Amino acid sequence: MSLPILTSAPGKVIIFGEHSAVFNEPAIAASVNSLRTYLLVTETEDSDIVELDFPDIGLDHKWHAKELSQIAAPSRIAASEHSKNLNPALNAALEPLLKPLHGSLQYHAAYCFLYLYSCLCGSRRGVKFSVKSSSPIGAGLGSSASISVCLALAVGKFGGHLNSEPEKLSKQELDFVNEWSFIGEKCIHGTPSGIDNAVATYGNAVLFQRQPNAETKLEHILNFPQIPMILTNTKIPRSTKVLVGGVQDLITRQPEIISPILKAMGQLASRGAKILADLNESNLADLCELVRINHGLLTSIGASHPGLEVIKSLSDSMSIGSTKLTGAGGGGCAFTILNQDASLKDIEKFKNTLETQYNYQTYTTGLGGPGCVFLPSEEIQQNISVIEPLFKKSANVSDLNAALLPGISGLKWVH
Ligand SMILES: Nc1ncnc2c1ncn2[C@@H]1O[C@H](COP(=O)(O)OP(=O)(O)O)[C@@H](O)[C@H]1O
Ligand SMILES: C[C@@](O)(CCOP(=O)(O)O)CC(=O)O
Ligand SMILES: [Mg+2]
Repeated sequence: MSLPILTSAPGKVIIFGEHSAVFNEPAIAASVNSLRTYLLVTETEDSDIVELDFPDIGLDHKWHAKELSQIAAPSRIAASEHSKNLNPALNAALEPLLKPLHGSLQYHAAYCFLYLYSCLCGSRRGVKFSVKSSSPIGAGLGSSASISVCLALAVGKFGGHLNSEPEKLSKQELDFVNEWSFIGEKCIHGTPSGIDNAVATYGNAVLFQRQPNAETKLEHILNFPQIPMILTNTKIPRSTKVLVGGVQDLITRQPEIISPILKAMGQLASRGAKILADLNESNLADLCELVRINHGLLTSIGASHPGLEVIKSLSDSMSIGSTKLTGAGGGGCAFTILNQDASLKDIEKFKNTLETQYNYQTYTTGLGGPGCVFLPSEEIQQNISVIEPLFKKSANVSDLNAALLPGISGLKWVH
């Protein structure tokens, strides 16, 4: 496909089943349309380079054709043949290119990019990838999956793998994006379950279960109910890779204790799916009960943080609703499902306390909505003077969403 290319994918909230999803238990996640990542791919003046400009994490890096030519063609082919696992030969070939970024937050984003680019774009040069996100990064809202999905869709198109219908992404194309973004997630956090990239690819909400043979069972929930909730970001930084690794260590040390806890989390997701299929005034309290139990189990496996417990104890002491961390935990976000009788005054007081006393950020956001999308080249070219400045470091998040948000911005995104 010709340049420029613009792609976008949403963040997500895991309602039930984070961590246990990695161990083949069912889990439920819904996309969040207003928290999206956007990727713009443009031609560079220097036809010899590949450039990354990821200002959200302070990454601006160029690789020259000479360095990139060290990635041997055979490893490219092997990797694309085995798109379910990272290829050791390709990893070894990428290592020298990633060396300058070792030990930094930027390493995993660059690794994800280089891996997908090497597998799917062959030897194309003279191109710049710019990424901006309206979602907080490393906060449990799936920014790693949304950048992986944006990259898989863009390099899939640029590499000529996704050429069919211009007016719609086909089921096969979405499956391709899901498969390759899972590989991108592996580069960023080692052993993902695949739930985040699935919901960022297909949108809406999913009931997801990884199978022992690494296949996945995916049920799309098209009419996800609007759950009355407040999402709170503690802004406490953490890494999914570290937290998932911590749970793995705990299982190794205490298998008889931790395995049943993970199983119970899977049961919560299955029960939760039944309630969500017909959420109404009479079963909202049952959903809240499951939320409280899931948070307690996540705390027992070390996924909470004192900063998350602040949100839980405030919601408990104000009797306003039920709180659960979402995503990998250890900081990042929690959501609070509001009780039926929570008054507007109390809801405001709850948000205000978290924002002013703790410097947290609260969101009142709808769940569900489109998955990955792209903008046709002609549409980008017509709007390039508006689009390009949005990818600068100084551009602010509200301008990004106002100009680009699918369904709001007026741009003709292809779903
Ligand atoms: N907008 C972005 N720009 C650059 N890298 C990003 C962006 N969003 C996510 N990432 C990558 O994803 C990582 C965060 O992923 P993770 O720890 O899984 O947290 P989460 O997915 O909850 O946001 C970052 O360290 C970075 O490598
Ligand atoms: C902990 C986990 O269940 C969710 C991680 O989500 P996030 O990266 O914190 O947004 C891991 C996974 O399912 O891949
Ligand atoms: Mg992540």
